[in-house]
Parts: sequence; C-alpha cells; structure tokens
Amino acid sequence: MRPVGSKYLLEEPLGRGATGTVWRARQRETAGSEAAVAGEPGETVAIKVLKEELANDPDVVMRFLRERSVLLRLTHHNIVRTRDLVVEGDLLALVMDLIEGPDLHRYLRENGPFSPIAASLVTAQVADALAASHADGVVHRDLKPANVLLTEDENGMRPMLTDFGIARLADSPGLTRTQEFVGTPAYVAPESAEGRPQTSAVDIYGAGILLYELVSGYPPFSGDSALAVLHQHLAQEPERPRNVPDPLWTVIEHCLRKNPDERPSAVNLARGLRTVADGIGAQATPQAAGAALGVAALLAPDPAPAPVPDSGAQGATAPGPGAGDSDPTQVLPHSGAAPGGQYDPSAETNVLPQTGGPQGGQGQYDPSAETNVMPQTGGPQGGYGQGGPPQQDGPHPWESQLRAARDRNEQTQVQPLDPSMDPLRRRPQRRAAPPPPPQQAPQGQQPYGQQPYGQQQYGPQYGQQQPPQRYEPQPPRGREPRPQPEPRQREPRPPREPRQRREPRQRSANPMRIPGLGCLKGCLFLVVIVVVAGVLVWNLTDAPQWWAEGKSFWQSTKDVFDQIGDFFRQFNS
Ligand SMILES: Nc1ncnc2c1ncn2[C@@H]1O[C@H](COP(=O)(O)OP(=O)(O)OP(=O)(O)O)[C@@H](O)[C@H]1O
Repeated sequence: MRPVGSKYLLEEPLGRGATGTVWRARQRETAGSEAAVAGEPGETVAIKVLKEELANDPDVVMRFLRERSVLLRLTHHNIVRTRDLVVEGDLLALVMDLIEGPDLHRYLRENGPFSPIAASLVTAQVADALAASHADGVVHRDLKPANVLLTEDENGMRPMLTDFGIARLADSPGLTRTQEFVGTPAYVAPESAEGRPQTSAVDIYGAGILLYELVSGYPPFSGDSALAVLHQHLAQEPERPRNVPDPLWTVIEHCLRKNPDERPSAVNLARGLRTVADGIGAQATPQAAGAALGVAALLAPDPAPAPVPDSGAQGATAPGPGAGDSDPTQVLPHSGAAPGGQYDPSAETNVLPQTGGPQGGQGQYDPSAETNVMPQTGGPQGGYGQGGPPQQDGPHPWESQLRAARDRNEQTQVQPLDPSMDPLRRRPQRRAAPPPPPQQAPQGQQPYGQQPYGQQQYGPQYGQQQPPQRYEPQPPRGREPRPQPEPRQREPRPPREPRQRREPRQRSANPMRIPGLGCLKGCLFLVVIVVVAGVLVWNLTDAPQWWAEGKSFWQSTKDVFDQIGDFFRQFNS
C-alpha cells in the first residue's frame, strides 16, 4: 500500500480518467486543520491522484493550491465532497468521500435509458448541485454521465456530481502551451468548441446533453471524429427522441440552445424539471399537467452567469481530423482516427489537438477573474497574466508556496517502494472485460417498450416503465481496464520466445471418411494377423499331428470316464 502524505494509504485503483487515477484509500491518521474533513483513522476514502503531466506542470500545481479552499468548501447534498488536497513531492491528490455506487455512464450502459420522469428527477438533482456551485462562482465544465456517481439513501437514488475544478486544473496555460484542448466532445458546449468566453451556461448545456442521454440512451450528437461531433454542436439542432414528452423536450431544447444566454439558470432548470416530473405521469393532476406544459415560462436564463476564468483564451478548438472522440480519456494529443468510427458514449474527457484559431490565446489568463480564495503573493511575472505566452524560464511566482507545501508533506514520506510493488505504477485491476459497446438506438427509434407515444411516457411512478431504474447495490464488480500506455517506470520485459508453430493435424489420405473406421481398422487388422498366423502354424508345424494326437487323447480320456460311468450304473442296478 502506497502512502499519500502522512494521512492516507492507497489501497486499490477504482478507475483511471484523463486527469488521473482514482483509488480506494484508507485514512491513517486524523487530517490536520487544512483539511475540510479531519476524518478518523481507518475511514475509507477515494483519492484522485493527478497524472504526472499535470502534477509536473507548475501552472496546474499553482491552481491546485490556489483553488484548494474553493474545492474544499464546495459542499452540497449532490456534490461529492472534497475532503483534503495533498501535495507530496511530485504527487498531487484530491481526497474525496468514497461513493460506492456506479457512475451514471456505467449505470446507463447496464440498465438502459431512464423513464422521462426518472431522467427529469435525476437531472433536477444534478441541476441543484450546479446551482450551488455556480452560486459559489465554480463552473464544472466537464459535466457528463461519467462524472455523476450514484449513491442510495432513504429517498432512493442520489446522483453526486464529482470532478469539480478538475477541468479547470487540466486546462492550464501550461498544457494549452502544447496546443491541446480539454473537453469531452459529446458534451462540449458550442462556445467552448469555438473557444469563445464561457460561463456557467456551459454546465447547463452539459446538463441538457446528459438529460437527453438519460432519456434516450445516446447523446444527441455523434460522429466518426471529434471534429464531426463539435461541428454538430455548433451547427446542428438535436433530433427529438420519440419517447420524450413535450414538456421534457421543451427543457432539453432550452438547455441545448446554441446561444448560452438563452439557456436557463441551474436553479430554474431544477425547478422546471421537477415541474415536468410532476406533470407527465399518468396520475398527474390536470393542474400539474398544465404546469408541465407551460414549463418554458420557468426556464429563465441566469441574469449573471458565473464566468469561466481564462475561457476564450485557448484559441480555436477545431481538432485535427482523426481526433476520435471515442478514444478513452487522454491528456496527450491524439493521433490517428478513432477506432470503431462512431462516437462512443463511454468517451471521457479528451484533450484534442488544436489546429488553428487565434494564437496566443493561452496568454490571456487573468488571475483576478479566478474564484481564488488563497491570498496571491504576486501575479504571474510577465507570463500568462500579461497576454503573452507563459514564461517557462525562471522561478514560478508560486514556487515558494509550492515548496512550502511540499516540505510540509515531504517529512511524511515513507521508504520509497520497489517500483514493481508500487501501486501507483500498477494499472487498475478492478474492471472486468468491457461489455460490448451499447447499441445506439437509431435516431427516432423507441429505445424501450413498443407502446405508442403518449401511453408509455406518462407512467405514474418514477421508473415505472423501467422497473430496474432504482439502483440496487451490487456485489463488487470488476472495473473495465482502460486501454492505457504502460507506466513508464515499469521494467522492460525480456522478449518472449516466439511460440513454436504447431504442425497441423495430419489426416488420412483416404478422402472417404467412415465414422468409427479407426477402431474397425484396428480390429480387422488383428483378425487378419490371427488368421495368417494360424494358417502358417497349421502348415509349417506338426500342428495337424498334435491335433490328431490331442483328439485321440481326449477320446481315450472320454472312453475311460464312460467306462467308469458304466461301471457305477451296473453296480447300482
Ligand atoms: N469519490 C469517488 N468514489 C468512488 N469512485 C469514484 C469517485 N470518484 C471517481 N470515482 C470512480 O473512479 C473512476 C475514475 O474517475 P475519474 O474522475 O478519474 O474518471 P472520469 O470521470 O472517467 O475521467 P475524466 O473526467 O478525468 O476524464 C470512475 O469510474 C469513477 O466512477
């Protein structure tokens, strides 16, 4: 088990994403006052260990430190709580509450789409989480089913939004220096795709895509390359799935407006979705049904959406052809086309190469726009705060703070582990072989049930049309291994001996195949041998004479016994 800081021990990898690996971990000691949750020794937690590329990027590290208090104070019923942030040597880690349930992406894959009511209620809770974070000035920016974990409480399934602030960390000037774009093509808002300034409305767009996917089983825009998907976000209107009732479609359509100013605020989205859920069931009162039909009136936009710091600073985001959006989460630029062509809803945060657009955008970072709570001890020196490209040379303005943070943790380091024993070097094991990719229902086709529209969608209860909608806690399941490059530190394996090619099985030259002939042949062969041997013995030896003698011997023996028998018969009579 690998220690993280002095307080935590990594136990088992839970999964790997674009920005790092999430581990099940255990608390060794109560955390200090810098942690949001002190915790108890022995408590289980989840720890996201950020990737080396991120941990080694000074800009990411500085953001990590600066945003520490923002992340730690973000608490809500539907947000996975960040308990602590750890900086240890070259390791950056977020300590979170451990959520035992699956994420929405996996749940969808295993259980199929939600009923319109269930989809509305789940998304309403996600909107609650967004409303709380937007009120705090925090925009998620990577809303997608994989970032919504499901837990269960007394009220049933509870979605918990995770990965807050991670997209922001990954989207550092340091990384954009390398001409990359962080995002998940299927969920990227048009303004993000174009590199325009972003606000909290990008999360509403993400919520709209998520809602669409929950109710249909597939996201509205797909294609054989990330570029194709991004173009659809920009230019194509989503096609309405047939099972979506009018009021729910009104909500989805508002969330997916190309113009961010026309999307509802998170608060209004949550309210609208609950109104829809109340009004589309078979047992809805006429009043509730009427309110649901008038939901558009509830979907007023946010008059003061939270801005995304640095947004619009990345330049254009048109990814190069072949930047397949079905690739697994990656941080390094893609090369080559996506295997399989079509968009895979399991696609995770992708980092897409940028092939054009305004240059030097990454230099427009404005520290004042950050939701920064930690005192800034000096602005970036002529670097990303000045509009020019970030300075790589010279000490980073935050370096002393970083060193102090590292020093705090360095003393807690335990003996370095043998690389082969180091769980950080191991690949996640828990996932079983990935199930076959979900079949995308053809556009406009009913994904579940065959009932005509109007009968099926107005089920009285949450999940009525799809009984397995409630999340049943399941025994620990394997997690699918993601195709990842081998960790760099691993010892090179000795080249394997090429396997000996097996000789193909020889078959009889006889083209006629008689079943059982193999055995029959053996028997016939034996009979022939016995007959030939008999003939030879009969003709070449004195066997006929022995036979005659033997015969006469047996005859004489028989005569003796006959005489004895006669004697006794006479004696008796
Ligand atoms: N707090 C948590 N408790 C339990 N499991 C978690 C927690 N956070 C994340 N996970 C799981 O860990 C895995 C990896 O999470 P991560 O956020 O790195 O992946 P991702 O969202 O697919 O990637 P990314 O958004 O970085 O592309 C996911 O399967 C997720 O379900």
